[in-house]
Amino acid sequence: MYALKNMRIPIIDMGLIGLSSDPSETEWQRVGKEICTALGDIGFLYLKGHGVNLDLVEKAFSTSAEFFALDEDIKLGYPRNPEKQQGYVAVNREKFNADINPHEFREAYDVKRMDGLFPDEVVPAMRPAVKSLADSCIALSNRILEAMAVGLDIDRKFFTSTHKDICSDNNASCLRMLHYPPVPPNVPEGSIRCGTHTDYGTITFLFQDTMGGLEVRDRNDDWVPATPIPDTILVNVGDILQFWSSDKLRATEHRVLIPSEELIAKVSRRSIVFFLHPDDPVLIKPLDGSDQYQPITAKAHVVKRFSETYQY
Ligand SMILES: O=C(O)CCC(=O)C(=O)O
Ligand SMILES: [Fe+2]
Repeated sequence: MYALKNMRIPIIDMGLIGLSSDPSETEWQRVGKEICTALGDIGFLYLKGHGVNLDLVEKAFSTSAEFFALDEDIKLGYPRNPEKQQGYVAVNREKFNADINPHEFREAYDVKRMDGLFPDEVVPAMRPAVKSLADSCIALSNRILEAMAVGLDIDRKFFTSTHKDICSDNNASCLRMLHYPPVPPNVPEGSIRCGTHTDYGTITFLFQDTMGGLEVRDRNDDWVPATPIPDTILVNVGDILQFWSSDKLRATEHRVLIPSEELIAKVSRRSIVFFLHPDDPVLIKPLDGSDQYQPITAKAHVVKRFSETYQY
């Protein structure tokens, strides 16, 4: 037997779907099918021609760097409120595999509502920068949701009509700024930057800096590096879309390792993640009518997953 080759994460160009207000049906079909093929295969893809202005991404990254550079006690003045899903999460508060990963070296700032808690007193530029980026992510979400419905051959408004209240109290979508600090000397055994997990929602957009370290588990159980590619957004499937599609689209496991080279490990890594979720009351059940998954509301699913990972 010879080893199966690692699967690759494909690059998909959104073409007119990313840019034009009125793409042709042929273009919707092409993009919809390409997206669904990739998301049904390795569950991840790099999106090109996505229409998100990279200046907005840069600005959000620079305000996140400003915030995470503050003293810990200042950051702790903006704690994440679990009900509101907004605020600062210190290193080691959220663990994906607490039993096997005693330490996960990352801190985060979650934003669900643009008029919610922000560190305005210390980083006033953060709220406007995050709002502009989130607006763009919402516009892109609507395009991708429609393209996926076309690709799956279902009612083309099904997904957009179940994601109407993104970034409100009625929907768990969230923009998360992440900082993986330089790894301290004498790192305890089993430490990791971010443990193996699947995302909880519909789809996720990931903007990463140039450090690398993210890995994705392919169908052969090999870990494939999701190396940053300039000007692209990494997109992946969350649990809810896997339920909805009866596993046609796959919520692939991923993790972020501490680099083995000491020099790189001593440098910060940053990413910004936009988690797209359906509106809270939406009942998620397999769209093909099968009984592969028990129906559950979007809200109940998220509450369950959060309770497994937060160390409150
Ligand atoms: O920082 C990254 O590259 C990935 C983070 C991630 O997978 C997550 O927060 O769900
Ligand atoms: Fe993730």
